[in-house]
Amino acid sequence: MTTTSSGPLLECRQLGRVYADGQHQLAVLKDVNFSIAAGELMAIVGSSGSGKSTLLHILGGLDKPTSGEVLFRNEVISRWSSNKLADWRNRELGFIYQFHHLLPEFTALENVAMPLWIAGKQRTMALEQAEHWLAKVGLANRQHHRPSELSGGERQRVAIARALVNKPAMVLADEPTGNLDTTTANQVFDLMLQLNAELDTAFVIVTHDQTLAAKLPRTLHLQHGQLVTATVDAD
Ligand SMILES: Nc1ncnc2c1ncn2[C@@H]1O[C@H](COP(=O)(O)OP(=O)(O)OP(=O)(O)O)[C@@H](O)[C@H]1O
Repeated sequence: MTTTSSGPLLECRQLGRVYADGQHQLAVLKDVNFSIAAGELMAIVGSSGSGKSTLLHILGGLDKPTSGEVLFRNEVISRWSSNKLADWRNRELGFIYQFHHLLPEFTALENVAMPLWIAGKQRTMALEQAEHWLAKVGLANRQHHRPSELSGGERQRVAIARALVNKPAMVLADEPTGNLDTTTANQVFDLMLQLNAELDTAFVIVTHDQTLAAKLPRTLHLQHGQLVTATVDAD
């Protein structure tokens, strides 16, 4: 899906998130400012508790900032209703989690087709598209296996195919390789890099692994809820 308006795909302006717990207030994100361009690939790194997941949830409209705003194609999403946000997420976003969140009673093919069925696509057409995406992630020969019959790396590949089947503008991945051994984590990361190069889909990948993050052209570092550096490596 291409950007119809000029400017960044997504923009965070003076983003803040405070959790209130009785008399205590915990400022988890403080004055976070950055943009994501269409098709961009970036990592968000930071130590445990630095606010990475909170930021990703806000980018995906799953949580609202307590100050500042998030704009998607110049529209302030933090003001949208939950119905509008849900519709936007289905059309424009894909999610990948540390634990695959695949439905255990469905095959890999059906899991990938699920977002299309939910969007009202005809069954055969949805299965054809799911087959295409499973082939793209290297699982053409595992279509009819259930998640329990797949390896951890294969399950994450299915999760990647499921995140992409709706051709989203942006994929948000929260520790997608956090549950995998180093070799498999590298393979899954490389797959996301390859898909990003092929597609017009931005990838925002939260990881605690600096070595994996270093493979990406841009890394945002969160420290105690603040962005400390934003690097862009020149080619
Ligand atoms: N619903 C909540 N209520 C109160 N505090 C919360 C809530 N969710 C998160 N926090 C706190 O916000 C801080 C940031 O949490 P977050 O999950 O965003 O960090 P993170 O960088 O993703 O950590 P990790 O790498 O361990 O997953 C933590 O101190 C956490 O305890």
